[in-house]
Amino acid sequence: MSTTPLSLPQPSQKTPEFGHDALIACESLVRIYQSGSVEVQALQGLDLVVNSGEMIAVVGASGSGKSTLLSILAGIDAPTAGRARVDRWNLLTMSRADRVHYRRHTVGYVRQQTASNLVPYLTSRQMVDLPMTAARTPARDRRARAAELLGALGVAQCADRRPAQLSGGQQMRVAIAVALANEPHVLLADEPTGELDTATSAEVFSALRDVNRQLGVTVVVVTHDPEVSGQVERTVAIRDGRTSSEVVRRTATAADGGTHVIAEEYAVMDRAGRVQVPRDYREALALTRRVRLALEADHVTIRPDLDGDA
Ligand SMILES: Nc1ncnc2c1ncn2[C@@H]1O[C@H](COP(=O)(O)OP(=O)(O)OP(=O)(O)O)[C@@H](O)[C@H]1O
Repeated sequence: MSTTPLSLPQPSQKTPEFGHDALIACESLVRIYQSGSVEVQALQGLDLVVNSGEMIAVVGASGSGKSTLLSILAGIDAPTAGRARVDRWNLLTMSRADRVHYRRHTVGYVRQQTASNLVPYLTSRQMVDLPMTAARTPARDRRARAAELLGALGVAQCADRRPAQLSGGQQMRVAIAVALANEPHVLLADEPTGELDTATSAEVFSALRDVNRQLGVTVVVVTHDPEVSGQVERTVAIRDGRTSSEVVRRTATAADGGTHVIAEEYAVMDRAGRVQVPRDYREALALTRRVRLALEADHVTIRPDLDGDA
C-alpha cells in the first residue's frame, strides 16, 4: 500500500530579538518621572543599538533625555517600560544584587559634573583603588592596575595628588581611570568635556578614543560639543526622548590616494517600520496626514497625497 507523504508545515523562523548580536540594545525604552502631580516623559520609546567595540556620541537639545538614557544604561535609574539589555543583563528585571554586580563590573560611568566623580580627600591612586577594593581584587593586582590606568590616561604624575591639586582635564582623566578600574566592557561618559576649554577637551576626548581603541572598551559619550561628535564613527541624535537620526562617518580614499571623511545622515526606523520624516522635508512637499508610498527596485518613495482633498 502506497502512502501519501505528508506535507508538514515548515517550522516558522523565529525573528531574532532586536539588537540580539549587539552589546547594548534598547527598544521602545520609556522613562516617566513623576514630580508632584506632573508626569515628565523623559524617554518616549527610544531605540538604540551599540555594537561591541564601538564608540558613539549621543547628541540632542537640553532636556531631550540624554542623561536619563545614560543613567539607565549605568544601572542607576530603572526604565518605566520597554526593553534594555547590556551584555547579558536585562536592565528591567535585574535584582538588586545583580545591579550591584552590573555597576561594579560591566559598566563604568563618568558623571556630568567632573567633581561629583571624585572624592576630595583621596589621591588619584586611592580613588582608582577604591572600586577594585570593593570588588575584592588582590592588593598587588590593584597597585598594578592603578598604575597602568593612570599611565594610559596620561596622568601618572598625578597619582599622589588630590582632586584640588589637579586641573579640570586631569580630574576628568582620573575620573575615567576610576570608571575603568574593574575592566568594564562599557564606558558611559556624560558630557565629559562640558566644563573644559577647547584644548583640554580635545585632550580628554583623545584619552577616550585611546580607551576605546587600545583597551577595546565600548564607549557611549553624551556631548553638546560638535568637535567631539564629529570625530566618532556614529552619532545618534535624540529628540523628545526618541532616537531621531544617526550620522555615520567613514573614511573614503580619492583617486589621488588622499583620504577624506564622508558623513551621511540616516533616519532611524523602529521595529514596527516607523520612520520620522524631518519637519523641513514635510513642509517642503506639504506632506501631511496621508502620503503615497511606492516600492521601487532599490528604494521607497514618499509622495504627497495630491488627491487628498478630492
Ligand atoms: N529626577 C527627575 N525628576 C523629574 N524630571 C526629570 C528628572 N530627571 C530628568 N527629568 C526631566 O526629564 C527630561 C529629560 O532630562 P535629561 O536630563 O535626561 O535631559 P538631557 O538631554 O540630558 O538634558 P541636558 O543636556 O540639559 O543635560 C527633562 O524634561 C528633565 O527635566
